[in-house]
Amino acid sequence: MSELKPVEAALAALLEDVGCTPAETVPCAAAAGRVLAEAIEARIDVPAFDNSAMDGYALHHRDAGRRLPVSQRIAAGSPATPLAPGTCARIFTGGELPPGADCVVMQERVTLEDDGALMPAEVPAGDNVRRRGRDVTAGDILLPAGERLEAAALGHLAGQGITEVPVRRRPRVALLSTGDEIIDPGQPLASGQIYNSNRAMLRRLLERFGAELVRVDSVPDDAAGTRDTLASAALEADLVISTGGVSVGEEDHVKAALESLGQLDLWRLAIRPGKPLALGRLPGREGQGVRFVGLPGNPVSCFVGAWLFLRPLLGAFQGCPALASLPCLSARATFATHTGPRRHYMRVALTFGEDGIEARAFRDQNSGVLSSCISADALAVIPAETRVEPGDRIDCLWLRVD
Ligand SMILES: Nc1nc2c(c(=O)[nH]1)N[C@H]1C(S)=C(S)[C@@H](COP(=O)(O)OP(=O)(O)OC[C@H]3O[C@@H](n4cnc5c(N)ncnc54)[C@H](O)[C@@H]3O)O[C@H]1N2
Ligand code: MOO
Repeated sequence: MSELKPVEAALAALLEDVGCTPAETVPCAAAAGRVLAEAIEARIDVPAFDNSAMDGYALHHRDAGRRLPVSQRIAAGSPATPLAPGTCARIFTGGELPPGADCVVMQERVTLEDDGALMPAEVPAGDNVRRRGRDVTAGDILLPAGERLEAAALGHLAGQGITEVPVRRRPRVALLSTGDEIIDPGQPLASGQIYNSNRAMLRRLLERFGAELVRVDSVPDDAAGTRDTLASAALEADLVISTGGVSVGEEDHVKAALESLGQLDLWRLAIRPGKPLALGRLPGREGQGVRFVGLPGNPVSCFVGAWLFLRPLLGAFQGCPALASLPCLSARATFATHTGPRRHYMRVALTFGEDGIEARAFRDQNSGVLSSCISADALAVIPAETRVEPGDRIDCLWLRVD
């Protein structure tokens, strides 16, 4: 029996010389979730001009405490003219500060009289003024390469008037299911058969990690069929993923197919669930080594394997550091457990209370029990050969991320 490898060795083998996918230009309106291929430089200052943060009156601070005639009205979007000395301007939030004014008083602090507006006794220069370039200065790096475009970043691009961006092409993924017992939902179920839950689950996770599924297929449980399907999938994908068929049974053909077509980099990890995971390479269209990840068939092994391995791998394809690792929170266990030779990734729900974070483990941690993943906030990492008692601190990998 081959030695079980640590997770760190698997990640190193998986990420070794992974290149980024080519860059492509897409409209910003279609760029949500995409990863920038280049840094974006700011073209304009934001704000582009000094403007008012309040509805009120613009003045020069030396005129504080005086009654000032209102010499102009500046709504947001209309240009300001220079402020006549000794006057004030009616101004609205976002309105351009007129040259000659250096502060704004909110209207609640101003008394309007027949012959002008009475200003408070003291108004500091700069009060309620949003300075040009306060948010962004032209020429600065607006967003770095590798940024995954989420709401604020998309808003920031729009704030520059930018309409299209260079992003990494989505990594192309072939998702293969092994197992003659696996049936697509919608088909009648015969005795001994089960529905394909891994495909639906992984499809969603892969999309969240930025992949484009170019092929979704089933692999027959025989050596030749497995070989043919893996070989053809590698011609159209950057990454081939299979589920099931990587253990030691006579019907487990994936590892042998991988060895005969390409290379097996690593097999069998010291983790629970997910022990028989297989990593390797298949010949691609130009003979290149197309990454292969063979996940075990048990649904929880697929779920955990996707978070631990597919997410960082897809992050590397997209040059996206945010996908490289999961945030790790320290929590107090509410349960007792102990591990053997494999590190255990337990599905836990976290509660954030006044006394800190508590991790509650789902009762049934078997790798076939997918319901344990539904409300799992995190994977608690219990090292090998470790005993945990209630109240002990444990590391939890946070899953409520993009
Ligand atoms: N003698 C040994 N037997 C097993 C070992 C071992 O070390 N020695 N390891 C066990 C562990 S741990 C795991 S994990 C499984 C993984 O085996 P495979 O990757 O070969 O997976 P399969 O046998 O094909 O399937 C396992 C299980 O999952 C169900 N399955 C498969 N695909 C799907 C799918 N798409 N949707 C839902 N469920 C799926 C399948 O029906 C099996 O019940 O091996 C142990 N055995
Ligand atoms: O490694 Mo398996 O996923 O424990 O059942």
